[in-house]
Amino acid sequence: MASRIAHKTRLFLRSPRILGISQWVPVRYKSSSSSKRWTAAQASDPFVKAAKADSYRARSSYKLIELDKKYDLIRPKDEGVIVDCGSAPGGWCQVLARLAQVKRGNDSSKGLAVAVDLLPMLPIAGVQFIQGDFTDASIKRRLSEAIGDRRVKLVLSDMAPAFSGHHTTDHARSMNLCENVMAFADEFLSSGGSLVCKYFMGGDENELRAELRKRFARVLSEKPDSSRKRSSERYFVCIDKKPDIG
Ligand SMILES: C[S@@+](CC[C@H](N)C(=O)[O-])C[C@H]1O[C@@H](n2cnc3c(N)ncnc32)[C@H](O)[C@@H]1O
Repeated sequence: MASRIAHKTRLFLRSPRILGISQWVPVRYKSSSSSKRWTAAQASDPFVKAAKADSYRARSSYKLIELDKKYDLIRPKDEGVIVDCGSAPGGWCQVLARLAQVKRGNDSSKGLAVAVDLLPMLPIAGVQFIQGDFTDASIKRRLSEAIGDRRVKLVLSDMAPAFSGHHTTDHARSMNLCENVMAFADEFLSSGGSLVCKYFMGGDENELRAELRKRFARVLSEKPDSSRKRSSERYFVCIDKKPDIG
């Protein structure tokens, strides 16, 4: 049943409110495991096309749009500052800025987010960008300074390690990034806040999930429709940080 569905053309609906279009637009795409078909599918990837049409810097924008639709991560009221780890080229920051505008009003971009990446990122209104290694103590200090005395109600991590092609190594690197994000959330995320953290499956995520469950009222694993089917990436969506953590 599942494979029959996977080989059929599937339908994805884009939200007009968020994407700024006048009606629900059906986008057709094919998923297939064969590399030849994959190349063809990639060439006509609807999320790549949509990103171009919607002026997003990355197709990954749609992952955050999907997660926000399901979990209402960006709240209508001004909820302090958002931290975006692994932000380049800026697709998620663009979504944050657009969602803040839609949900909070026109002047809401000021002081919206602090973002960090190893790579440079072109400016986005309301986003303070720090270039460097998130796991580095000096970068954490700079993040702390940028946050100041504001409350952090949402930490996002779309960080992906430099892939070696060796599955066990890549999984371990991904887990290391996640542990750093969890430690950061322990220290900086306000109680009641949320964390979204990308990980690559490989076995150790069950231990990570157990650790996250000690810290958050709800921990869910998500694979957005816009995440490539053949990728082992998943997102832990952690809701409502418990008050006695950090
Ligand atoms: C999938 S991309 C993020 C895409 C981004 N969410 C967007 O929508 O534009 C993953 C990013 O994680 C960054 N990254 C990986 N390890 C990092 C680290 N230790 N510190 C900071 N950034 C890191 C990479 O440089 C890369 O830009």
